[in-house]
Amino acid sequence: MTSSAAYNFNDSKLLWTPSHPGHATCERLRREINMKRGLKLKDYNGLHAYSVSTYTFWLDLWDFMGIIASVPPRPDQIIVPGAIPERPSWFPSARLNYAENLLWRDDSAIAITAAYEYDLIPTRADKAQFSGVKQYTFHELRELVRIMAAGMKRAGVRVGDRVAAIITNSVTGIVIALAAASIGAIFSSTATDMGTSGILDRYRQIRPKILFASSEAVYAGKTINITGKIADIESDLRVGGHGLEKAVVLRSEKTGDLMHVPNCSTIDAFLTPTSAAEDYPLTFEQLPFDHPLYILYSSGTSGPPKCIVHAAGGALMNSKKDCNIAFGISPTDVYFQYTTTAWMMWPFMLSGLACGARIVLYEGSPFYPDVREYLKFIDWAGVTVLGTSPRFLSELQARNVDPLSIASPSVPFTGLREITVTGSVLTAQLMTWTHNAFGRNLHIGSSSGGTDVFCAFVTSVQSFPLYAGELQGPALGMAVSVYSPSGQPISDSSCTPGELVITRPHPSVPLYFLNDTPTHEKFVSAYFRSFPPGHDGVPVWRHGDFVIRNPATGGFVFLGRSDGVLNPSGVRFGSAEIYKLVDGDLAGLEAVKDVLCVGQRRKGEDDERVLLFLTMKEGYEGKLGKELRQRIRSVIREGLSRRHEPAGIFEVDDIPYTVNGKKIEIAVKQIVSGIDVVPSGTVSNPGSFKLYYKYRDFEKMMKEEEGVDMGRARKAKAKL
Ligand SMILES: CC(=O)CC(=O)O
Repeated sequence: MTSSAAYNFNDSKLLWTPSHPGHATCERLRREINMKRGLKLKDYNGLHAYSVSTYTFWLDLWDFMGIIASVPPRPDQIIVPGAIPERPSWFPSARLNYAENLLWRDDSAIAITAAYEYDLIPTRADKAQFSGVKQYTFHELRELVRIMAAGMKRAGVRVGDRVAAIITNSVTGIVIALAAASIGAIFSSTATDMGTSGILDRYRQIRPKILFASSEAVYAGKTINITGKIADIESDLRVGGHGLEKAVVLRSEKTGDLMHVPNCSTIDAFLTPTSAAEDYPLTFEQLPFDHPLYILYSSGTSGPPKCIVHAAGGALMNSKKDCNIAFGISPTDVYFQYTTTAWMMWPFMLSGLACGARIVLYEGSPFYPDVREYLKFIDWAGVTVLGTSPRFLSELQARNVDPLSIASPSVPFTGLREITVTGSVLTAQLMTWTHNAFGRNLHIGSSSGGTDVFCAFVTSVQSFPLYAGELQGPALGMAVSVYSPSGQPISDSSCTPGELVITRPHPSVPLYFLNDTPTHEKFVSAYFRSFPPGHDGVPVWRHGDFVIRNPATGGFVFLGRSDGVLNPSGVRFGSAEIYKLVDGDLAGLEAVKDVLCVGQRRKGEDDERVLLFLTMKEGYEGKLGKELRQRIRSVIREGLSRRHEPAGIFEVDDIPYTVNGKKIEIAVKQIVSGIDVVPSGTVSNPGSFKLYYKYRDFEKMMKEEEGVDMGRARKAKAKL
């Protein structure tokens, strides 16, 4: 029998209360809908209920956000059956262009502030700090996009062609993406530090017509020339018959030098028209709402990634909704999302431009030259909305960094009003630390959704109080529910965790996967096969997150990925419940740097055991002794129960992460359970996988590392 441990919400501490809840953007939307539709929606909960009860909500949202379209949507054609039954078509009569919706401003305000890590190195005393950081006005951005789109048109790029980039998080990346979108081409990007095979795993599948490539990778003090890698990739994609017609190499961002790679154009040659007649004006191809826009990749840690195709209208509406309504971004904001071009948060954050805000780009490590410079840069740039990850925040905490003491001495982080966190679970402890560390009036929004949907399912609610460790509520238009393993909705009042599901379509469900079967088998089975359709026949989307909703606050707590749910002796719980307790400085566990918790299920054994892997802080390596193990076990026993205690606690040199900073549990679970896993290009430290194979022999490792003879322990137990 399987039961879920009742979750303890006692630590749901009130962290923040809105000083003017009525000023929140979601409240303005609520009032507008009330007026327009003659409704009496009382608060965000009422607005959310409305948003998932009628598709008319999406029309209301369209008007509220001012979506620019040459043909507006027809109210009687919001959603109609699509080619894939699970993926209806949206707004079939509307015609619009994604890039036009991001480039609506044409003035001299700053649109983009773009920095590389080396721009943060303090320079000569007589030079103003950050003088290397570049700024572009909205007007300049439009002109750059025009010039790039003209080059693409001369190169024969047409509606539906694929444009790919291997690129740093630079203004050029944005210019390429928006130029492609202005023509109606489909854009896809990867980061410059991804290996050749990882890039080819992606671009062989999408068959780009044209490839743009940076010539350098920049990280942690190193600027690495990658022109050799670009030559190999170009040759594979072109000569190897994967459809490439042209490759263009960008100037060195660091030196401004023109870079040359055999068989590739230089960016200057590409952008120079041969005659005035070939210097085209900026135009925006008017396309259906469901026209494909971006190809993103599943972060599968083994095997080739799936190519997820997102529609222009859905990507625009849902990411703009998150930026504008959940984060409250408006033209007076400065939005900085730390990301690489390989993560979904890169195209997502471009919606800051759709909101009329300035966006900030940063390429490199936040810890180089020094995280203090990075924080000063955030302050200097006037960032009002900062997007970051739990990994970055916990690193700040581990290094005892005090952000308030290092920004401009008088009033640090003057404008910063919101920190949005995504990528993995933000524990109550880390949320509280962040709240204290950056100043108490900040709203800290934790969001979850991802690559598959180009938006958040659960996110910030600016008009509601914030409780430590909780994601405040379901995003508008997202019919979020929690299901039991048998597909029954779990009531909030039962305090029982389950699967996060979405029970209604929304516009940024992907269009399809590339290279799927004719019946879209991979697409349908990735999301829609786990549970039968709801009572209204609507397919149910399973996202793979294990969550619980707090009946008292309405907030959600994410407990881990549901594939990684731990199930010893029939108790189901998420790894985040363990991470929360074994988190660094809590409970005197200051020696612990990082933790990975996975289940081990071996052939012939009917139960699962919980294994805990730790990395240790500098100075504590090799010091995971009996005493610390006992302390960890007792912290877990007291915080959760005896049944949550790990069977084995082991010290490892490295814990695997994806390039986007997500801890990799499933692959390690498979490895320790006897399945070989070949790391994909998505793993940032692929060598770490091999550290876990030896734990398949649990008994041996217990003897060697914990000093426990399991055979003898079992026999002794049997005699009792
Ligand atoms: C919005 C997100 O959920 C981003 C991510 O974690 O990939």
